[in-house]
Amino acid sequence: METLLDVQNLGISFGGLRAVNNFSINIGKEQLYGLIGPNGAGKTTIFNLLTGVYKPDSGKIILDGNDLTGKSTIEINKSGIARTFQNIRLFSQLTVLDNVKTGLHNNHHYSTLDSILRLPRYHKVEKEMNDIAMELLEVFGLKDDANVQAQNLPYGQQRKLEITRALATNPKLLLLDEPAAGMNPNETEELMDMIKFVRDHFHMTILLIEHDMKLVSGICEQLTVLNFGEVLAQGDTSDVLNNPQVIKAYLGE
Ligand SMILES: Nc1ncnc2c1ncn2[C@@H]1O[C@H](COP(=O)(O)OP(=O)(O)OP(=O)(O)O)[C@@H](O)[C@H]1O
Repeated sequence: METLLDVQNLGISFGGLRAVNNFSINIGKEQLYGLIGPNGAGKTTIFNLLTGVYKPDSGKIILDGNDLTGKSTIEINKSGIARTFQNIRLFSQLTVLDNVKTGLHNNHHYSTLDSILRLPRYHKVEKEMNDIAMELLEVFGLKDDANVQAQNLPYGQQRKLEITRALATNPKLLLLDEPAAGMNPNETEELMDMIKFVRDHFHMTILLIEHDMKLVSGICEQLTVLNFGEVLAQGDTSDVLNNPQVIKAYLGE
C-alpha cells in the first residue's frame, strides 16, 4: 500500500513533561486508522503536532512525500491535512451552508476588490462554492438544514457538519478527534456509517482518536496504542486489541 503519512520519531516536551516521545506511524492511502490510549497519553498532542499547532522538538512529518515538519497550521492545511476537534468548533452563528463554504475558501479565490465591487469573478466563485457546498450537504443529509444556524442543529448533526466542513478543504488526510464523544448509540452508528462512506466515496485517508471501542473495532483497520506518550502497540486492529500488553495497560481487563 502506498504511504500517505510517514511520521518518524516525533517528540515534544512541555516543561519537564515528555508528552510525546519517539512517535512513529505509517499510514497508507485510503486507510482508516485509529489512535487510542488512556486519558493524557498524548493523542491530542499528536494531532496538534501533525497540524502545526505545536512544533515538534524532534522528528519528521512527511505527507505524500512533502516534509511538513515545522510548517504553520495554514501551510499544513493547504498541503492537505484537515481536522475536527474534541469539542466541536463550528461558526455557531453562521448557517450550515456558510460553515461549509468557509472550508471551500482554500481552493476557491477572488480578490478583495472582486468582492467589494461585486465583480463578475466574485459572483462566479460564490456560485461555484454554493453549488459544491450544497452537493456536500446533500451527500451527508444536511441539505434541508442549509439555512439553519449551526448552533441550532442537534448535537450529532453538528459533528457531521464539522466533518463536512473539514472535507470541504479538500484534504488528503482527515484527522478526527473523538468524533463519537457525547453521542448516543444511534448517533454513533450513523457516524460510523458516515466515516466509512467518506473513506469509500472520497477515497479519503482517515486517522481518528476515539475512546468508543465499538467504533474503533467496528471501522478501524489499523491501530496505534499510545501510553505515556509512547507507542505501546501498532498493527491490525484485531491483533492490537488482543495484545496482552494493551489489554493490561489500556483496556484494564
Ligand atoms: N500546551 C500544553 N502545555 C502543557 N502540557 C500539555 C499541553 N498540551 C498537553 N499537555 C500535557 O500533555 C499530556 C498529553 O495530553 P493530551 O491532551 O495529548 O492527551 P490525550 O491522550 O489526548 O488525552 P484525552 O484522551 O484525555 O484527550 C498531558 O499530560 C497534558 O496535560
